[in-house]
Parts: sequence; structure tokens; C-alpha cells
Amino acid sequence: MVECLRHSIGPDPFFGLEALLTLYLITDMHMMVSRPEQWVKPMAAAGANQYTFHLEATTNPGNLIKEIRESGMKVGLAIKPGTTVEELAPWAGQIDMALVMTVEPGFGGQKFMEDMMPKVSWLRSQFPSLDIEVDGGVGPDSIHRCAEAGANMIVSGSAVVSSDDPRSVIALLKNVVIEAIQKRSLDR
Ligand SMILES: O=C(CO)[C@@H](O)[C@H](O)COP(=O)(O)O
Repeated sequence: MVECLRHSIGPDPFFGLEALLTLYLITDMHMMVSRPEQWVKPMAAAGANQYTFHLEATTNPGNLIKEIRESGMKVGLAIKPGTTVEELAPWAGQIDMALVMTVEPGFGGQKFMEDMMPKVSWLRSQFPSLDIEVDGGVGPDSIHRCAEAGANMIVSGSAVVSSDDPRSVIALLKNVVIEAIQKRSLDR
């Protein structure tokens, strides 16, 4: 996953992005930007596989979903902590991945917002096969809550890079999520 965050509106390209994307086979662009419409074609041309935009950043989510699909990418839809899951729900049947932010977009190292977990549980109960991602403050202390709530995709920054043993942190996060997925499928 590649994160793009811009604080100002302007025409500057994400310099060097194409070269970066060629290093990865699967790339999900998490576009924490205003006017996400303007980057759909450049990201598709650069080789992105999935384009994740913020519901708060567009006035026409339906049209943007269509544009992303027509550009040959999968669609991710993200919501900030202040946005309700009911606002995302009307689009959930048209997207590949819902991203529930568990910090305010901006920077790594923030505290995990556990009170976002009901959004994840609700989405999982309503959309059993939807990819659901959580992003922000996720690490060994919070991964169980995410996995139990129903997240099957995890973004973890500080917990991994600040560890003396990043490999084992990644393995732990992965195992907890896989076990929760297996448990859910047995319970069905
Ligand atoms: O994009 C964001 C916040 O803007 C998040 O992806 C965080 O950067 C993840 O880092 P940690 O919260 O895990 O440190």
C-alpha cells in the first residue's frame, strides 16, 4: 500500500511515483487528498491496482467509483474517524475495500481509536465478503480488537518500524488476523 497525503491543493505531481510502483506487484493507493478525481488517470497509468479515496473529499462518490473502475483499478473507500459508517454504507456494495481510519489522517505514531471498532463490526455483519481495512495506531496491543471486529486488512506503521524485530511484529499481526478469519468461517 502506498499512502499519498497532501495538505494543499495544487497541480504538483507525485514525483517519481511511476518508478516506485514498478517495484511492487500489487499497489493500493490510499489517497488522503482533496479532489481525488484528479489523480485517477495518473495513478492508473503509473500501474496502481487499487485506488482508495476519502468519502469526505468528494461530492460525487458514485461517479468517482465509476471512473476508477473504468480506469481498470479496484475501488477502496475510506472514512475518517468523524464520518459515520452509515454514510459509507450506500456505497459498500459497489466497492472492493472499506477503510476505517483509526486515527486522524496526518501522521504516524498516533493513538489507536478503539471506539472506531463498532464501524468495523457493523460493516463485517452487513458485508461478509467485503475487504475491510483499519489504519492508524495498529500494533500488537490493538490488533486483537481489529481482527475480532472483522478487519481483514491492516496498516501498521510505527509498531513495525520502531520494533527491534519488525519481522516478528508483522508475523504476529498477520497470525491474529488469519486466526480471526478462520474462526469466523467456522462459526458460519
Ligand atoms: O496514514 C496514516 C495517518 O495519516 C496512517 O497510515 C499512519 O501513518 C499509520 O501509521 P501508524 O499509526 O501505524 O504509526
